[in-house]
Amino acid sequence: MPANLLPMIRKPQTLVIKIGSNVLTLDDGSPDMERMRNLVDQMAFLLEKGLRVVLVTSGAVAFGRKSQSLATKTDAVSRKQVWAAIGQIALIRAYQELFAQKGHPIAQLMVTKEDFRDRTHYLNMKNCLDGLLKNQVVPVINENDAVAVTELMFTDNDELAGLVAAMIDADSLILLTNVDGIYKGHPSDPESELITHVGQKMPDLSQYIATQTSAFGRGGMLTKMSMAKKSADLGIEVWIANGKKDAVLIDFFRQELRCTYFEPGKSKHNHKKWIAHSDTYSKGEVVINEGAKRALLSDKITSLLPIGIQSINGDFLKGDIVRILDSEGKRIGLGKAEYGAETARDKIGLSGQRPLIHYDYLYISESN
Ligand SMILES: Nc1ncnc2c1ncn2[C@@H]1O[C@H](COP(=O)(O)OP(=O)(O)O)[C@@H](O)[C@H]1O
Ligand SMILES: N[C@@H](CCC(=O)OP(=O)(O)O)C(=O)O
Repeated sequence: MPANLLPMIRKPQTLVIKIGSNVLTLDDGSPDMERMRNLVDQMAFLLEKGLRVVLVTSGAVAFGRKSQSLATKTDAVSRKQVWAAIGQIALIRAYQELFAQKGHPIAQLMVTKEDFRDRTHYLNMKNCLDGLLKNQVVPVINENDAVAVTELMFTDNDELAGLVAAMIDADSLILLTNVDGIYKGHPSDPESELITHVGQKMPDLSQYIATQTSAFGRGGMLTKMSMAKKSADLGIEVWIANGKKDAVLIDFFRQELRCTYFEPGKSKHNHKKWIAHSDTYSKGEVVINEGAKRALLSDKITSLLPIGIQSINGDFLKGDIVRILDSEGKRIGLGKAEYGAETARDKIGLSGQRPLIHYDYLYISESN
């Protein structure tokens, strides 16, 4: 395939679009209302074409910073909280007004990592999103920066967008930033080549990526890339594209967009999508023996039985996510425990026992 041509879109029906702060701001950091209007008009175009759109948007801190100067003594954490709390109102009001002008209602969801932690929260959030989409309301999601501090924080909104895309089983995830995609080299270097297609057997691209973020970005291109790869592995098509281009979403729809496209892998079960994103919430560790490792890594459908368990580290309860390690301590996967650590310890090495992790709740990935 020629480098600048994208593969056919498999009729995406549900789209998660993430807009980075710097897309919505001018060089001096002030809100770029023209850009915002342009993006809303393009999203309205997609909605009118029958696509279901979920918007994950940054910008609260940038909008707040412009409207309120703070006492010099305000520490960095409070600054972010205060600006985000102020700026979110302006951000959502602007979206509401612009979408209303196009005849589309919106709803606001503000979340923290904690909301992805347990299955009940997760399903409640999913239920709300499904309800909004069924009623042709556009969900507009941002991290709840006022309460999301330190361990409650997502790496950035790219991570949040990936989690949302997996949650609602989206067909496509579009990460809009201020460059056309991932370049082999720094994007400001005219010699740098844009990577247009990332296949499933992707070479390591991190060597090309400079660690700095754009003026108002948080995570940088490296986290964007790893989130894109993870989402593609879960069967979601991902596009990293330039939100500052006037027709970016229209070109996407017409399959004429020049950007970085991540080819999706085979789609996996929804439970597995949740588990795949749960590493940071895992509670304990299950160390398995060589026989169990061979079985789990084979193509056969296998649950993890107590006979394959060597030891249990830490504590967990029924329903918690546990890490699965081989005997050398290498992580080979994650799974949802069918019973707690105490019961599991009693069953170590025994045959004829209920699986500790059922296949449907098992996600095998040797990475990390
Ligand atoms: N190899 C690369 N290709 C593309 N962008 C890169 C690369 N290395 C570093 N970057 C930087 O990553 C930035 C985008 O990441 P980030 O600042 O997190 O954006 P956003 O706020 O949109 O999430 C770009 O503005 C660019 O300067
Ligand atoms: N939640 C924050 C944005 C955090 C963030 O990830 O920003 P970005 O890297 O620009 O997507 C805000 O609304 O300002």
